[in-house]
Amino acid sequence: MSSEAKYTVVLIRHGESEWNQKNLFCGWFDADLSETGLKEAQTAGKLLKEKGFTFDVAFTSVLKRAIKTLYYVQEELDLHWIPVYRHWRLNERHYGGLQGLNKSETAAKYGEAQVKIWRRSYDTPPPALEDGDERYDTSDRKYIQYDHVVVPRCECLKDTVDRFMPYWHDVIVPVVKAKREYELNTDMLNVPLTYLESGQRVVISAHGNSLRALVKYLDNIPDSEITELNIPTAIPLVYELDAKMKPIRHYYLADEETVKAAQAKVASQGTVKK
Ligand SMILES: O=C(OP(=O)(O)O)[C@H](O)COP(=O)(O)O
Repeated sequence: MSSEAKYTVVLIRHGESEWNQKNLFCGWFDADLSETGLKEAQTAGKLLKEKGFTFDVAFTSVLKRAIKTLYYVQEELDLHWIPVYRHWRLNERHYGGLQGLNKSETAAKYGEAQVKIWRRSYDTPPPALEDGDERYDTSDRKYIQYDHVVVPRCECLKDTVDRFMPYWHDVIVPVVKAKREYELNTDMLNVPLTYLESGQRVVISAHGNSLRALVKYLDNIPDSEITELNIPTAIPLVYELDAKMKPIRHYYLADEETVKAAQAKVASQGTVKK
C-alpha cells in the first residue's frame, strides 16, 4: 500500500454467468454462474489469498451471480464468518427491453453503434419495459420489502450512479472508515455498531455496470469517456484511498496484458459475429 493510502477497497465483478456465456443482456435477471464463472471466482479468491488480502466486511447485490462469487472468494480466504450485506442498489444496471436479447444479434439488427450507445453511454437508456411484460416483475420477493417500488423499467448508467452512490456514501464509506457515529440510513442498512469497529477492509462483489458507476465516481471519469470502460469478470480491482476516501491508485490483480485482453473481450460482446 502506498504511504498516503489509508484504506483499501477491493471491487470484483462476478465470474462469468450463464447469460454472459450465451452473450445475453442480463441486468436484473437472476442468472447463475456458469461452470467457468464458478472457477473464475475461486481463482480470484486464491489470488487474493496469495497476495495477502483479507476482509472485515463484504457488500454485494441481491443477484446470485455476485452473491456466489463473493461466497467462493470467502471460501478461499476462510472468511465465511464476516458480515455480508446485500442490497439492490448494488445490482447490475437494469437492461429494460434488451434483457434476454443476444448482444451480437441485437448489433446485427440495430447496428453496432446503437448497441454501444445502449451498453456504454452515460445517459441513453435502453428501451423501457411496459406493463404486462413478464420481465417487469414488481412482485419479486427480493424487492417487495421496500416501501416503494424499486424495480426500474430500464436504466442508463446515470440511473445506476444515482441509486448506487447514496449506498456508497451513506453505508459503505462509514464502514470503510469504521466510523462509530454516523446517521444510519435504515432504508438501506442497519449495521450493528460492533461490526463498525473492525470493518475497515471491504470487498464489494457486484456487476459490470454497477461497478462502472462506482469507478466513474472514484476516478472522476467524464461522461464522454466512460464509454470506453469495460470491467472484466472476476479480476479483483484494488483501490487504495486516502483518509478522505480519495483514490491514490488502483490496479487489477493481473498483468496488464491479461486485463486488456479481458476488457477487449467484454467490449467485443456487442459486435456482429462474422
Ligand atoms: O448483466 C450484465 O452484467 P453482469 O454480467 O456484470 O451482471 C450485463 O448483461 C452486462 O452486459 P454489458 O457488458 O453489455 O453491459
